[in-house]
Formats: sequence, C-alpha cells, structure tokens
Amino acid sequence: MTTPTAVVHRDSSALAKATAARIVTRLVDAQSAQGSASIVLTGGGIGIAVLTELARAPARDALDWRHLDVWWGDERFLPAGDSERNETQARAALLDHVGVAPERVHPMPASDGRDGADPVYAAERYAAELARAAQPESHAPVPAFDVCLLGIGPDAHVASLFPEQPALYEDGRSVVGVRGAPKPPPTRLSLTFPAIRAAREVWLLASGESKADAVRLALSGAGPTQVPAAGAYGRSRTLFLLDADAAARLPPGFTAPGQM
Ligand SMILES: O=C1O[C@H](COP(=O)(O)O)[C@@H](O)[C@H](O)[C@H]1O
Repeated sequence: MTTPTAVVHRDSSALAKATAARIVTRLVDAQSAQGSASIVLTGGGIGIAVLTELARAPARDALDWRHLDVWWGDERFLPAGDSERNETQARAALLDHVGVAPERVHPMPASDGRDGADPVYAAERYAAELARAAQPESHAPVPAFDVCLLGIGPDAHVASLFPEQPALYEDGRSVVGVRGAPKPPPTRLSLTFPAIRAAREVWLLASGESKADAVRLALSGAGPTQVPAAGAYGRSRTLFLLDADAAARLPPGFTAPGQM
C-alpha cells in the first residue's frame, strides 16, 4: 500500500488541465521505458473534463497514441452507444480525436452485447480480456496499468464500488457485475480492489464541495467498506488530485487549499 499524496488546484478547470498534462508526462515516460503504456479511464464529471482537456492539449502529440492501451475502471451497463455509458462519453471527449489503435481500446461490454443482459457474464469476459493482457511482472490477472484514473462520488464510491456493497469484498475476480447501485443506472460493471491495486499509479479525482467529506474520510484512515476511496491505491503511487472545494476539509498533514 502506498501512502496517498494530495495535490490541490484552484478550481475544476485548473484541475482538469493539470491532470491532462500530468497524464501526458506519465504516459510518455512509460512509453520511453517500456515501448507502450496503459491507462484506465473513469467516467463522471471531472473524469470526462480531464479527457476533454487532454484532447485539447498541444502536448498530447508527444504521446504515441498507437502504443497506448485504454481500459475502463467501471461502466454503466447500458446498450452500446448509450450517451450515459462512460465509453460513449470518453470517445466523444477524447478517443475520437486522437490516433488510438482501435484494437488497443478495451471498452467494458454493453448490455446489448454478446453476453446478454446479465452483467456477470459480461464481467467474466472483461476479466478474461484483462488476463490475456497481463504481463508476468504484474503478478496479477490484469496488466500493471501505468495510470488508473478514478472519480470519487459524494458517497466516496470509486469505479462502481459503492459503500457497503458485496463487490467491496471481492478478492478473487478482477471484474464484477454490480446490481442495485445507489447511483443510476443500478446495473454496472466494475474493476475490483485487487485489479485497481495492480496499477502502478492510482489517481483519484475529485472536484466540488460535495466531495469534500468523502475526500476527508478517504485520507483519514477510514475503512474501505464505508469509504471505498480509502481502499484504492497504487503499487508505486497514490495521488488525490483535487480542486480547492473538494479539498476544503483535508485532514491535517495534507496540502492546504491554495498551495498550487
Ligand atoms: O457513475 C459514476 O460516477 C463516478 C463519479 O462521478 P462524478 O460525476 O461524481 O465525478 C465515476 O467515477 C464513475 O466512473 C461513474 O461510473
């Protein structure tokens, strides 16, 4: 487990722009070292804003988009192309505007796909796809993602791991089908904690005052069953990337708002 670091930006626009720049730097470094890179995308307001800024950033051309694997941390289990799908939003914000190799973009299955409407089968298929991409050095049935982006909900959920739900206890499977999620739509797919923790770096994004309590609890040693964001960490680095409103109630010892 890596100790989290908090980085605070003045507002959501600065947070989105700075995170986009940070992604370019991190993935360019990974491509220099390994020849290719991988990222896990998140949905949600700030998650998609970051992708929009990445598409606009002149520095994006420093990345070799053809040698990037793109995965998702969770998905709303809806028909392909539904505007509420995290995939649909990520394509519109970023992936349709850069030269990603289609075979290296790995969306989670849709509810009208070949698995049918049962999220359990869809989760199994995504887990198998991840396992095929796993390298020996990842020591897990998923790749050692270079960056795993996760939004934080007001209830401290990350990916589609919601407080007190059974998916939080999963320690065998890398992907689960989620039913009865408190945030619509109720049926979702999600990486589990073991899959998230296989990432080299986990970056948790939060913007807005409605996230301030979730951020405070996650950084205060709360348990992941009540505060899922507290259970998401990377092997080498865990970053909380925040705007000043989300950082308004940081616990002692973390960067105070206004320092960036
Ligand atoms: O539904 C979801 O919500 C979370 C957080 O979204 P936000 O709009 O409150 O930032 C997101 O991380 C997740 O990927 C998504 O499916």
